[in-house]
Amino acid sequence: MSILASGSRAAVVEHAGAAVTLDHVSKTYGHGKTAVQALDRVTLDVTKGEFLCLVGASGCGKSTLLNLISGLDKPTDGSVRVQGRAALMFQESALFPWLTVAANVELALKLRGVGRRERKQRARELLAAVHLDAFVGKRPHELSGGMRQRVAIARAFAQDADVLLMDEPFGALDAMTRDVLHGELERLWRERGLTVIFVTHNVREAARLADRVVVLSSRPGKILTTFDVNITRPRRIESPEVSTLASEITDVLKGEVRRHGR
Ligand SMILES: Nc1ncnc2c1ncn2[C@@H]1O[C@H](COP(=O)(O)OP(=O)(O)OP(=O)(O)O)[C@@H](O)[C@H]1O
Repeated sequence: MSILASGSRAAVVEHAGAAVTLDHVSKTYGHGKTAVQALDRVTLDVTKGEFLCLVGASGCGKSTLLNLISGLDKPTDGSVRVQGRAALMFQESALFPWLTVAANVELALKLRGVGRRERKQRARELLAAVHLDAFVGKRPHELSGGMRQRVAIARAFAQDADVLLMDEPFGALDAMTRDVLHGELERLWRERGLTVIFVTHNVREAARLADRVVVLSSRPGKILTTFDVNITRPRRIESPEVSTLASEITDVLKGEVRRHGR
């Protein structure tokens, strides 16, 4: 299945092996004098199975881009093509507080039409994959922030996603928990052959996780530069290679912030 969201520009260029194809994608919010151009002609192919990180200064259009890829919003111009199903995951886990951990995951399965017995079993398998087998009967407020994000990951997988869109999913977590979740996400990504598009402000996190880092410029958001990351996995966030790449990305971002006088 492919999802297509398009603006007034009709042409769609589809590339073999691309999980996501963005073709001259522009997005403007509002009209007239108060219009904000969030994205300007962004063209990008994300390969199936790729782990891509998007970084950029605040307000450069990262969340807008994820919303367009998820189909939550439509581009003003250009086209967005997604091969398969995309699931979006936010900084806050956005779980239903009155449902148990298992029921939160089962709900995603129910929405896909999975039968009662199968969804109970499947939810338990997914929660076991994120090491929450012992917490299936708890409610979200009984869990730590890191555990809630694990439930959110399991729920995203319950949507049978081919493309996982993550909007600063670990931004609110402490460094230690984030480090553990980096390892878990990396494992799940590899095991399931997922495509991940991961937005972060944290350049070290991007260098730790990505096959490719895309840096967006601000006002309007455009692709400024990309870094292919050839650091051998598994990686450590504090390794010299990750640190060196993080510094290079920071230099590009600082140049961009200076250009905007912020
Ligand atoms: N619904 C909206 N209506 C009007 N303007 C919007 C809307 N959503 C985003 N914008 C504007 O579009 C631009 C891009 O916003 P977006 O949230 O995509 O950036 P971002 O890079 O994700 O920011 P941050 O890193 O701070 O989360 C910003 O100038 C923002 O104010």
